[in-house]
Amino acid sequence: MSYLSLTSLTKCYGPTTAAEDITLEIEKGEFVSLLGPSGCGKTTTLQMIAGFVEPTRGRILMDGEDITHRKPNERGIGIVFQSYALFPHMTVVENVRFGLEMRGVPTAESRQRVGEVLELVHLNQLKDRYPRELSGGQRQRVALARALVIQPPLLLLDEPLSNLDAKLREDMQIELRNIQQQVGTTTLMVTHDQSEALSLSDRVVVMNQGRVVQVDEPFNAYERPSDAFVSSFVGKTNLLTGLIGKKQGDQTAVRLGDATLELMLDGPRTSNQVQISIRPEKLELTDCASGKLKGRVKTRLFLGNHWLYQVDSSAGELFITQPNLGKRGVAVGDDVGVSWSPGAIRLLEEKVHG
Ligand SMILES: Nc1ncnc2c1ncn2[C@@H]1O[C@H](COP(=O)(O)OP(=O)(O)OP(=O)(O)O)[C@@H](O)[C@H]1O
Repeated sequence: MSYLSLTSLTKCYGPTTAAEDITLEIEKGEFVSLLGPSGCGKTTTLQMIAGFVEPTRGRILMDGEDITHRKPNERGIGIVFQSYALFPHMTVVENVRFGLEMRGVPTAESRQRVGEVLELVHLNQLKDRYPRELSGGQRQRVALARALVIQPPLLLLDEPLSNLDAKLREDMQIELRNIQQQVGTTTLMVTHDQSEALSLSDRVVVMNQGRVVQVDEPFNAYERPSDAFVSSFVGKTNLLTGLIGKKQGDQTAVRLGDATLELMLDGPRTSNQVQISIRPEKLELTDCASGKLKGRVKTRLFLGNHWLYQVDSSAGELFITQPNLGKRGVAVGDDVGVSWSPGAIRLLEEKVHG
């Protein structure tokens, strides 16, 4: 049996359905992220699990026990909020110790556990400082230590890294993943940052408009998105429209700008159009003669480790990334060809083979 089990969890605020029919199984020790745009119901779902929001319908089981209507403090869940919510008048060590004092943990044990967790988050040197004397990343680690010290069976993280600058955020992502793996706490994180969800999680739960649209390992969510929404929310993509032509054997000709693709379409189609997703890094710039599509470079941005091109092509506007191999490559206004390998094409909603 899974460790955390959500069944048809729903929250309505009057006419607004904030979260609808959320059904999800999380295994012990797993790191799962709820990923979706602002307002899609991530926080509401987390708050129902934490016990701060009463579900309209549905059930929450933790380790086989029904906790749907239990008070937050009776669930024993560790929570780290976006705002950290540290006590400003307490030092680092006092902030971390507080939860153990509330639970009546004996002094000697409390001292040992606080020492261990401060070491885990590399804060031993700063243990006598006040929150105002710490950087954002250090405060974030205090909040994490404070949640971990109670040895929660479940850790809920609500946008825990969103207040940090890009570099610190990346460092903290690596640290958070290491700590979670070391401690093995079952963790559910809310984020709207797709790269954060992909890099940290064992599985991502992609949400849109209150509903779960895909639950998958990060690699699958990126490589095999279930629909156009997931395709463009999890990573960047080019969404193009192909026109279905003649079928010959297993293959169907699909017209994409001035290119013709031979694709295997599953089942009958209701329209003569197919939606195609191609990731920018899976497109290749070539010379005009050898490309599958013809186009002209409209914009070129240098992003350090890669170039980002915007190309007007016969199939529409394309975003293309190319690794920076130390050469300047093509320039704005150049006529180019655009190519790809067959595996780069993803037909949305209906499956493609080959
Ligand atoms: N207390 C409330 N009363 C009425 N509507 C609410 C309440 N809380 C949330 N909502 C609505 O429910 C929907 C989902 O909100 P929620 O905070 O869960 O989204 P979210 O995905 O966490 O968004 P964000 O990333 O912006 O925090 C939104 O449309 C929001 O306006």
